[in-house]
Amino acid sequence: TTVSVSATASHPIPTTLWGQMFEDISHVRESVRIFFKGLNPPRAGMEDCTPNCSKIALFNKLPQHCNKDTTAALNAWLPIGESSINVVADPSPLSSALPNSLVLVIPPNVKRDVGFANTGYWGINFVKDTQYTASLNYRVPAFLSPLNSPPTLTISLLAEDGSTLAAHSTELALVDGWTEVDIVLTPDRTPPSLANRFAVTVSNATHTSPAGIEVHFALLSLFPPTFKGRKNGMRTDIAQALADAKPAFFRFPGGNNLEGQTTATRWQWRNTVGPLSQRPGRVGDWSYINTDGLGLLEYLHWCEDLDMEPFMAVWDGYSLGGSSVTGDALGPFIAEAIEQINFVIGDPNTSEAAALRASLGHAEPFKLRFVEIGNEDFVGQAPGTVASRWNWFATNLSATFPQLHFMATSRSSGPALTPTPEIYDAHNGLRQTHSYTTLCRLRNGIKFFEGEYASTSTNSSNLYGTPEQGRLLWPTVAASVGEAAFMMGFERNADIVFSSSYAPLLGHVNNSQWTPNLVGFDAGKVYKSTSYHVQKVRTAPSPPLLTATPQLFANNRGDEYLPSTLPNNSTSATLIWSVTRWTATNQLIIKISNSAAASQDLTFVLPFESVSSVGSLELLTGAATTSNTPAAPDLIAPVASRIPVGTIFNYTAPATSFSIITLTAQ
Ligand SMILES: [NH3+][C@H]1C[C@H](O)[C@@H](O)[C@@H]1CO
Repeated sequence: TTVSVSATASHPIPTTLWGQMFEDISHVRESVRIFFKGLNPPRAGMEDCTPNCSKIALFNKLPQHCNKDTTAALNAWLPIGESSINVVADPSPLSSALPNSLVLVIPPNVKRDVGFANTGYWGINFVKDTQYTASLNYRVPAFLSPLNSPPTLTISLLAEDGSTLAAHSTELALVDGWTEVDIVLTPDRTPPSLANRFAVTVSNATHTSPAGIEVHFALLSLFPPTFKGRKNGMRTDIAQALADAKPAFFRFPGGNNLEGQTTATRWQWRNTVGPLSQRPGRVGDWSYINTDGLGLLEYLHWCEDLDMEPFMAVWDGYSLGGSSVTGDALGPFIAEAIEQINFVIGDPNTSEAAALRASLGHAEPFKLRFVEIGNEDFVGQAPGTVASRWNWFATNLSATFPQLHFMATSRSSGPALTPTPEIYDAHNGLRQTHSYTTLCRLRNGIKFFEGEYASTSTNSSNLYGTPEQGRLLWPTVAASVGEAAFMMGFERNADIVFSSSYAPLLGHVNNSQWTPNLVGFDAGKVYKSTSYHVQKVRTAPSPPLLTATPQLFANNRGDEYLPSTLPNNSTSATLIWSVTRWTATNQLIIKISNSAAASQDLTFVLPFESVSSVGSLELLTGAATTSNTPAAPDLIAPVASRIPVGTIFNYTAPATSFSIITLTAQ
């Protein structure tokens, strides 16, 4: 195959082309931080917890919406010693947002320590000399008989064998009302496994009260060091892995998890900001409950810390259960969206929501240009009401914020929307073979955010089935090579495709509601998939040096597209390429995706006076069905090398491979 490259660029490659989308799916929002929270009221009519709820009880928080006295409410919480623990609606709760608490009952004449422990999100990773920040609130109801001497409260980190890694003791304040304890615990050694525990025990609480003595606990949390030391921040290893991919934007809070199953359970920004004790949490859309401990301000801090532009979504009247709010009834929700946007960019002197932002430490507005209206307004009953809902939201929000760009989430092919959207968020499920086709988009003035795509299945007629039907549990080399081809379609169409992100970004490998995911993790490690390696982007316009840790796509974005011989564009295409250029350094970046089971030869013809004789090659290849998994996390990684190049040069693309060749040409 001969590829002739033009020296004249057809269009720029937007800086926003490669980014990340995030939503609370597969327990990512909580277990990316170690955090659990007090209990929340068993809301009337709230069905008992699903089995996943027991997973929620893991460390993150006792089920906020699980009915008390159910076993699910206590899963992952274990009594220690001769004690009993229960979840109760507290008569004197920590806050109206967290009216439940965990009650420890200390029986009379107890001889040994009593208490409880939590086993975290399928384990807890403790490392010697690392500082863990523990916090909890307790109260000893005043009606209790006076104890002969104040008991001792001990908070400790325990290894699997029960031995103590770190502990802190304090006198139990026998006052009516809540006492907060905030301490730092530093393990004196690294335990052999992840099966560790966070424990709270009470000692020398001997008494003779036949009914036992109660101690109530709420809003318990334990944080490892966080990325950039942010309070209530992100786990450093996960955040670093995401940062290394140099995303230009960050879409949040969803995805389906924005929508709620009903209007009442939609994501509501105001419930996700302020003190953790004021965040009631909600029934999320991925079969478990969200604490919203990671809320709107934490998202915006995350954007600042990783230098990403927020792509923020507002709820737009449709819920996944199929209900729509339309017409005048949308008024309160449009007001809610306006306040949400004002929380991000408003003037504290004129907007209460902006003043709230300032009171939380960020007087200056955040950077925001793009706001998405809803999510996937093409599923279920949404198409039936999207025209009305879009009209209400787009008309009111663009009148209030004329400087913002609003994205529609229905199909650009219909229903017709007014005002005409300038941007559509297109979602693409790809089958492993199908994703080799290049992306084509109509040019009718619309810009596209390719907001969710991934090769999800080997089965061309069933993209979202079970693993038995072809669904991928982990990205495979073939899937990632296919995605690379699809992404080159974004580059070729980058005059109208201005941003794109793989979905889902993260998934907890012990309990995920969706596969494959770009990055997997468990309590101790981060697992970078083959698709993650394809996604990584170097945005710096510096010449892509031969890096020790080779980077692929986004680190080789280039800032303009050079047309070249068009690849075959059928679904059977197996060889796809693209050429971009860094104008500042006259560096060409040639990307090649070969999905065939055999290598394929290419000849590149470059119309330049002088071309470097040696180029750098970053190559991702391997057996088509191999994946990086927890069992073999680094099986596949890009390999950097140097190859001969010139004004005309040959390159053999290995079977099932994605290659990036960088050279200088002028
Ligand atoms: N089906 C996908 C579509 C939706 O927007 C996401 O929440 C889902 C997982 O990535």
